[in-house]
Amino acid sequence: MLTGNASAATLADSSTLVVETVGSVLTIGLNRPAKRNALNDGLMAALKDCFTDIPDDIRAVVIHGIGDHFSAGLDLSELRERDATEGLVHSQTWHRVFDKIQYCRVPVIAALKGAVIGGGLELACAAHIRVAESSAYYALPEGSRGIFVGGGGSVRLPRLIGVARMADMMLTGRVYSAADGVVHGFSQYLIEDGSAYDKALELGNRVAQNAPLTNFAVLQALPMIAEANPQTGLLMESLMATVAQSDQEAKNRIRAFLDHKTAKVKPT
Ligand SMILES: COc1cc(/C=C/C(=O)SCCNC(=O)CCNC(=O)[C@H](O)C(C)(C)COP(=O)(O)OP(=O)(O)OC[C@H]2O[C@@H](n3cnc4c(N)ncnc43)[C@H](O)[C@@H]2OP(=O)(O)O)ccc1O
Repeated sequence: MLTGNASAATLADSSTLVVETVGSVLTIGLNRPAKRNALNDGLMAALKDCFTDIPDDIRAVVIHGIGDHFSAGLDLSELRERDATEGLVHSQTWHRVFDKIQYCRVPVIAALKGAVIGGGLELACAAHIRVAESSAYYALPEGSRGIFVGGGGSVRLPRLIGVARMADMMLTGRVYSAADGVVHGFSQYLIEDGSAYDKALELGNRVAQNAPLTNFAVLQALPMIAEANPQTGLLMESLMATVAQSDQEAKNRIRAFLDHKTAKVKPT
């Protein structure tokens, strides 16, 4: 990890986010619509603060864009002023912010619309569920800007869509539609324009009703199990399953089902 003058902490600019609590869901709106929610240092510092201090009563987080777009990615006006050392520090700063999102104790849902570009796409990759309205489109124009992804995109995006597809996006500047995003495994929901925020909030309320231990297992254990060798993964799965089913919450929920006091599983 680089340190030194280049790591001088950037002050969080709280005006760049609109943070609200809706029941047990925290909603975080990227709030630079005049700049298409380009991610500058002040916004990234504010985002880090948000994910450092998730209140105890919050059970899910929704990230969305204010205006017509999710995010146009890195604020290119700040890139001009960076030398190589500052660039490394900057990239690692982004990694820490997006790691906070990926390893958040509660599920994070990204509500996508309009431009989901470059660093905006990397931000969306750090979320656990992606909801896209038809207007959403995805691109990695780093190639044409003469740069490379710096927000963990080369680690997270290939795990969702594959190395070859990401390489094609970066080399050719190919733009994928919202529908392509679902087909290729990037987003899990495709919905009509204007409804990404509402759908994400609905999902936030839904996941908030799960046993916290199940959500913990899905967020923290599942990604590790999926990347582990099969023997290690199966052992981790058994351990996690044992811990979860021993919890009183699981016992109460299973009892409620057997006593016909809870909803059955039906197609939606
Ligand atoms: C290297 O280390 C890194 C890298 C990274 C991550 C890198 C990246 O994210 S690369 C991708 C950067 N983004 C782009 O190239 C997209 C540029 N924007 C656009 O193509 C368009 O603006 C649009 C998003 C398609 C929207 O078009 P439109 O609605 O027509 O709006 P405009 O008139 O074009 O823009 C309005 C206003 O916003 C400014 N703006 C838009 N995007 C950005 C941006 N990315 N940065 C700065 N400013 C932006 C635009 O200039 C206009 O401003 P005015 O003052 O002229 O009104 C991560 C970490 C690393 O370490």
